[in-house]
Amino acid sequence: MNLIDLLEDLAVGKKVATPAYQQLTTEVLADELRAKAFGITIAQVEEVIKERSSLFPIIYPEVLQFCHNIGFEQSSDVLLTLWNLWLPLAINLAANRQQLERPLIQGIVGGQGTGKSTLAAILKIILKHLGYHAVSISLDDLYKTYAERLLLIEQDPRLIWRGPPGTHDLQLGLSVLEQLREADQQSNILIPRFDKSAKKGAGDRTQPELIQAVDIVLFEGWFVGIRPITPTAFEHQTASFVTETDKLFARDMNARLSEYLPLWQLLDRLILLYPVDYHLSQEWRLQAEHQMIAAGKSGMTDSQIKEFVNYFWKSLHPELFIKPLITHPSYVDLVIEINADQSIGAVYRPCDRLP
Ligand SMILES: Nc1ncnc2c1ncn2[C@@H]1O[C@H](COP(=O)(O)OP(=O)(O)OP(=O)(O)O)[C@@H](O)[C@H]1O
Ligand SMILES: O=C(O)[C@H](O)CO
Repeated sequence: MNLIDLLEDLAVGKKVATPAYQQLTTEVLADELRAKAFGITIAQVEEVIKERSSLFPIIYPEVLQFCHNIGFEQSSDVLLTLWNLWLPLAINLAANRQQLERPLIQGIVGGQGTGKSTLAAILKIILKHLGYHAVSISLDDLYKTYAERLLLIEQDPRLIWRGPPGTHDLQLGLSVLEQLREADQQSNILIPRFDKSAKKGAGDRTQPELIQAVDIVLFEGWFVGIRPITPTAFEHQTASFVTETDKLFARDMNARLSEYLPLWQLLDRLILLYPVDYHLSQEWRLQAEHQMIAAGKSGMTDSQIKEFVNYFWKSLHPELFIKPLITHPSYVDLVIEINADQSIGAVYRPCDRLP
């Protein structure tokens, strides 16, 4: 039986016959790296399929509705991604949370437009069904205010756009993440929020959100968990840093990354969304800005977005800062590759990809 047809049956709560169960078992084990990443072994695969199948019809309608609302039209993609990634990942996060006596801080890192905030939103929905209250916070929520960034430009005219190290309020970030990490069911925590459409797309901090209880924190951002690299690495990078000015900027941004280390120390785990080609960020980020503008908000023009994404690459280049992480087990726990059409590619732990 075709997997999509099978998942459609599961989604509407139809009883699945034994051969179909066996097919699901075989399919789940066939992708060895993904099975390992979710801790699935031959010994307990039946239990895994049973759990996933019973949750599937409960969770699918709300996830599908969310996906349709944000313009993912293909229900078959939603079925497959929910089965193969979102649901097992959420179950995994819940298991990791259970091992702690405090909220879990799960980092999600990935270049611009790789789908970090969308993934966080979908995980939140699934985790709610599993009985966990997840809260998402973006590195973007920690941006300095518009007024503070204007002052910053006076000190360092190179920080003309929001984004790179130096444009965030680190004290605010530390205070919020520490509160979240220690939170109990009675806590009241104000989460800062950032509105990208404010100030004609330059963005500004907006009303904070009051949250009460939290089990899992999804902390996402384009350089969450990224550490400084050895400065000699810039010597060999000729294509992207054409001028000496660019090289100096890259070196300075690398140095400023060390200011973020106390924040990264609060992460319990880190997921990397890794596009098959980092240039795709350009198109995806453009698409996201168009969606924001179509929703009646203001945003950046196409040429501003192009410059903006380029600027991000110049500050922390993905080939230098992100690519090495796919085989770095001590920093990243899970890699999710993103195909050019934004579908999910390989899913693996860096430790399973080591030569
Ligand atoms: N699984 C997916 N399939 C198709 N499109 C997706 C998927 N995930 C995200 N998108 C689309 O890609 C664009 C970027 O997604 P999203 O805003 O979640 O990325 P991001 O990594 O949080 O971006 P940024 O770094 O700019 O904050 C959006 O237009 C979103 O609708
Ligand atoms: O809009 C932004 O600030 C960047 O895309 C990082 O999320």
